[in-house]
Amino acid sequence: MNIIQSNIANLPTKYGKFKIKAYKDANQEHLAIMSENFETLDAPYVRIHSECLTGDTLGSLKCDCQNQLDLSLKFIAEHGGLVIYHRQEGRNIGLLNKVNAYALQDQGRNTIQANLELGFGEDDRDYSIVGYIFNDLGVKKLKLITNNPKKIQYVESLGVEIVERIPAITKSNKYNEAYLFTKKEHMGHML
Ligand SMILES: Nc1nc2c(ncn2[C@@H]2O[C@H](COP(=O)(O)OP(=O)(O)OP(=O)(O)O)[C@@H](O)[C@H]2O)c(=O)[nH]1
Ligand SMILES: [Zn+2]
Repeated sequence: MNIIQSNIANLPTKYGKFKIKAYKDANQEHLAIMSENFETLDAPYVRIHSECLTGDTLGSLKCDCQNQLDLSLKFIAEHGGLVIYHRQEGRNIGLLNKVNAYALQDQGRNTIQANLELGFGEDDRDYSIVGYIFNDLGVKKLKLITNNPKKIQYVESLGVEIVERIPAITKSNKYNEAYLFTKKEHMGHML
Protein backbone atom coordinates (compact mmCIF):
# COMPACT_ATOMS: atom_id res chain seq x y z
CA MET A 1 0.00 0.00 0.00
CA ASN A 2 1.47 3.32 -1.06
CA ILE A 3 0.29 5.88 1.50
CA ILE A 4 1.17 9.58 1.64
CA GLN A 5 0.99 11.15 5.11
CA SER A 6 0.58 14.76 6.17
CA ASN A 7 2.21 16.49 9.10
CA ILE A 8 0.19 16.81 12.31
CA ALA A 9 -1.82 20.03 12.73
CA ASN A 10 -4.00 21.55 15.44
CA LEU A 11 -7.77 21.54 14.94
CA PRO A 12 -9.78 23.47 17.51
CA THR A 13 -13.48 22.48 17.23
CA LYS A 14 -16.75 23.13 19.05
CA TYR A 15 -16.14 19.78 20.80
CA GLY A 16 -12.64 20.64 22.02
CA LYS A 17 -9.09 20.81 20.74
CA PHE A 18 -7.88 18.00 18.49
CA LYS A 19 -4.80 17.21 16.46
CA ILE A 20 -5.29 15.93 12.91
CA LYS A 21 -3.21 13.94 10.47
CA ALA A 22 -4.23 13.03 6.90
CA TYR A 23 -3.42 9.86 4.97
CA LYS A 24 -3.83 9.50 1.23
CA ASP A 25 -4.16 6.05 -0.31
CA ALA A 26 -4.80 5.16 -3.96
CA ASN A 27 -8.50 6.03 -3.72
CA GLN A 28 -9.16 8.44 -0.91
CA GLU A 29 -7.87 10.84 1.73
CA HIS A 30 -8.63 9.83 5.32
CA LEU A 31 -8.20 11.63 8.62
CA ALA A 32 -6.97 10.71 12.10
CA ILE A 33 -8.51 13.09 14.63
CA MET A 34 -6.72 12.81 17.99
CA SER A 35 -7.42 14.28 21.40
CA GLU A 36 -4.59 16.46 22.70
CA ASN A 37 -3.54 13.81 25.26
CA PHE A 38 -3.65 10.97 22.70
CA GLU A 39 0.04 10.08 22.95
CA THR A 40 -0.17 9.54 26.72
CA LEU A 41 -3.01 6.99 26.50
CA ASP A 42 -2.39 3.28 26.94
CA ALA A 43 -5.77 2.22 25.49
CA PRO A 44 -7.41 5.17 23.73
CA TYR A 45 -11.11 5.31 22.86
CA VAL A 46 -11.33 4.80 19.10
CA ARG A 47 -14.16 5.45 16.65
CA ILE A 48 -13.75 4.25 13.05
CA HIS A 49 -16.30 6.49 11.36
CA SER A 50 -17.32 5.68 7.79
CA GLU A 51 -17.96 8.75 5.68
CA CYS A 52 -21.59 9.67 5.10
CA LEU A 53 -21.85 13.04 3.40
CA THR A 54 -25.64 13.02 3.48
CA GLY A 55 -25.70 12.30 7.21
CA ASP A 56 -22.48 13.82 8.57
CA THR A 57 -22.71 17.08 6.60
CA LEU A 58 -26.32 17.50 5.50
CA GLY A 59 -27.99 16.10 8.61
CA SER A 60 -29.91 13.39 6.75
CA LEU A 61 -32.35 11.53 8.99
CA LYS A 62 -32.16 8.35 6.86
CA CYS A 63 -29.25 7.00 8.93
CA ASP A 64 -27.61 7.45 12.33
CA CYS A 65 -24.22 8.69 11.07
CA GLN A 66 -24.29 12.34 12.11
CA ASN A 67 -25.48 11.47 15.62
CA GLN A 68 -22.76 8.83 15.94
CA LEU A 69 -20.06 11.22 14.76
CA ASP A 70 -21.30 13.89 17.15
CA LEU A 71 -21.39 11.40 20.05
CA SER A 72 -17.88 10.16 19.22
CA LEU A 73 -16.25 13.58 18.89
CA LYS A 74 -17.82 14.73 22.16
CA PHE A 75 -16.82 11.56 23.97
CA ILE A 76 -13.26 11.53 22.67
CA ALA A 77 -12.72 15.24 23.35
CA GLU A 78 -13.67 14.50 26.95
CA HIS A 79 -12.13 11.07 27.57
CA GLY A 80 -9.22 10.97 25.12
CA GLY A 81 -8.74 8.98 21.95
CA LEU A 82 -8.95 8.89 18.20
CA VAL A 83 -11.60 9.24 15.51
CA ILE A 84 -10.58 7.79 12.16
CA TYR A 85 -12.66 9.48 9.48
CA HIS A 86 -12.68 6.64 6.99
CA ARG A 87 -13.67 8.06 3.61
CA GLN A 88 -15.45 5.10 2.14
CA GLU A 89 -18.78 6.76 1.41
CA GLY A 90 -21.86 4.54 1.17
CA ARG A 91 -20.08 1.47 2.58
CA ASN A 92 -17.57 2.11 -0.20
CA ILE A 93 -19.88 2.26 -3.20
CA GLY A 94 -19.35 6.03 -3.48
CA LEU A 95 -21.74 8.94 -3.30
CA LEU A 96 -23.34 8.63 -6.74
CA ASN A 97 -24.13 4.95 -6.23
CA LYS A 98 -25.43 5.65 -2.72
CA VAL A 99 -27.88 8.18 -4.17
CA ASN A 100 -28.99 5.52 -6.66
CA ALA A 101 -29.40 3.12 -3.73
CA TYR A 102 -31.51 5.74 -1.95
CA ALA A 103 -33.68 6.06 -5.09
CA LEU A 104 -34.27 2.29 -4.97
CA GLN A 105 -35.04 2.58 -1.24
CA ASP A 106 -37.67 5.19 -2.18
CA GLN A 107 -39.30 2.34 -4.16
CA GLY A 108 -39.30 0.01 -1.14
CA ARG A 109 -35.95 -1.80 -1.22
CA ASN A 110 -33.98 -2.02 2.00
CA THR A 111 -30.35 -0.90 2.22
CA ILE A 112 -28.98 -4.38 1.39
CA GLN A 113 -31.39 -5.11 -1.46
CA ALA A 114 -30.62 -1.74 -3.05
CA ASN A 115 -26.85 -2.37 -2.99
CA LEU A 116 -27.26 -5.85 -4.47
CA GLU A 117 -29.58 -4.61 -7.19
CA LEU A 118 -26.91 -2.09 -8.22
CA GLY A 119 -24.35 -4.89 -8.50
CA PHE A 120 -22.45 -4.24 -5.24
CA GLY A 121 -21.97 -6.31 -2.12
CA GLU A 122 -24.05 -5.49 0.96
CA ASP A 123 -20.96 -3.87 2.51
CA ASP A 124 -17.89 -3.23 0.34
CA ARG A 125 -15.71 -1.46 2.92
CA ASP A 126 -12.02 -2.26 3.16
CA TYR A 127 -10.42 -1.36 6.47
CA SER A 128 -6.76 -1.77 5.54
CA ILE A 129 -6.01 1.96 5.92
CA VAL A 130 -7.24 1.66 9.52
CA GLY A 131 -4.56 -0.94 10.25
CA TYR A 132 -1.99 1.33 8.66
CA ILE A 133 -3.07 4.28 10.83
CA PHE A 134 -3.02 2.18 14.02
CA ASN A 135 0.49 1.10 13.19
CA ASP A 136 1.60 4.64 12.38
CA LEU A 137 0.13 6.05 15.60
CA GLY A 138 1.24 3.14 17.80
CA VAL A 139 -2.24 1.89 18.74
CA LYS A 140 -1.90 -1.62 20.21
CA LYS A 141 -4.86 -1.60 22.61
CA LEU A 142 -8.08 0.36 22.41
CA LYS A 143 -11.65 0.86 23.51
CA LEU A 144 -13.79 0.65 20.39
CA ILE A 145 -16.92 2.75 19.87
CA THR A 146 -19.12 0.71 17.52
CA ASN A 147 -22.14 -1.58 17.13
CA ASN A 148 -20.66 -3.31 14.08
CA PRO A 149 -19.24 -6.82 14.57
CA LYS A 150 -17.21 -6.55 11.32
CA LYS A 151 -15.19 -3.65 12.71
CA ILE A 152 -14.51 -5.68 15.87
CA GLN A 153 -13.36 -8.66 13.78
CA TYR A 154 -11.10 -6.48 11.68
CA VAL A 155 -9.42 -4.84 14.68
CA GLU A 156 -8.92 -8.24 16.30
CA SER A 157 -7.45 -9.61 13.07
CA LEU A 158 -4.71 -6.96 13.36
CA GLY A 159 -3.71 -8.30 16.76
CA VAL A 160 -4.89 -5.05 18.38
CA GLU A 161 -6.53 -5.73 21.75
CA ILE A 162 -10.06 -4.43 22.32
CA VAL A 163 -10.23 -3.91 26.07
CA GLU A 164 -13.78 -2.55 25.94
CA ARG A 165 -16.59 -1.98 23.41
CA ILE A 166 -18.62 1.20 23.75
CA PRO A 167 -22.02 1.06 21.99
CA ALA A 168 -22.69 3.89 19.52
CA ILE A 169 -26.45 3.99 19.95
CA THR A 170 -28.34 7.19 19.29
CA LYS A 171 -32.00 8.15 19.19
CA SER A 172 -33.86 6.77 16.18
CA ASN A 173 -36.45 8.62 14.11
CA LYS A 174 -39.23 7.61 11.71
CA TYR A 175 -36.93 7.91 8.68
CA ASN A 176 -34.12 5.64 9.93
CA GLU A 177 -36.09 2.96 11.80
CA ALA A 178 -36.11 0.57 8.81
CA TYR A 179 -32.39 1.18 8.18
CA LEU A 180 -31.54 0.41 11.80
CA PHE A 181 -33.79 -2.68 11.71
CA THR A 182 -31.94 -4.00 8.63
CA LYS A 183 -28.56 -3.40 10.31
CA LYS A 184 -29.71 -5.29 13.40
CA GLU A 185 -31.57 -8.18 11.79
CA HIS A 186 -29.51 -8.75 8.64
CA MET A 187 -26.04 -7.32 9.34
CA GLY A 188 -25.62 -8.42 12.95
CA HIS A 189 -25.23 -4.93 14.44
CA MET A 190 -25.56 -4.85 18.21
CA LEU A 191 -28.47 -2.44 18.37
N1 LIG B 1 -24.75 1.77 0.35
C1 LIG B 1 -25.34 2.40 1.35
N2 LIG B 1 -24.56 2.96 2.28
C2 LIG B 1 -25.16 3.57 3.30
C3 LIG B 1 -26.56 3.65 3.43
N3 LIG B 1 -26.84 4.33 4.55
C4 LIG B 1 -25.65 4.67 5.11
N4 LIG B 1 -24.65 4.21 4.36
C5 LIG B 1 -23.21 4.27 4.61
O1 LIG B 1 -22.93 3.38 5.65
C6 LIG B 1 -21.75 3.78 6.33
C7 LIG B 1 -22.02 3.68 7.82
O2 LIG B 1 -22.19 2.33 8.09
P1 LIG B 1 -23.22 1.75 9.10
O3 LIG B 1 -23.51 0.34 8.68
O4 LIG B 1 -24.39 2.70 9.28
O5 LIG B 1 -22.53 1.76 10.47
P2 LIG B 1 -21.10 1.25 10.81
O6 LIG B 1 -20.18 2.41 10.64
O7 LIG B 1 -20.77 0.05 10.02
O8 LIG B 1 -21.24 0.73 12.29
P3 LIG B 1 -21.08 1.54 13.63
O9 LIG B 1 -19.61 1.55 13.95
O10 LIG B 1 -21.83 0.77 14.64
O11 LIG B 1 -21.64 2.90 13.37
C8 LIG B 1 -21.42 5.17 5.82
O12 LIG B 1 -20.34 5.03 4.89
C9 LIG B 1 -22.69 5.58 5.08
O13 LIG B 1 -22.43 6.43 3.98
C10 LIG B 1 -27.35 3.04 2.43
O14 LIG B 1 -28.57 3.02 2.49
N5 LIG B 1 -26.69 2.43 1.42
ZN1 LIG C 1 -25.26 7.93 7.10
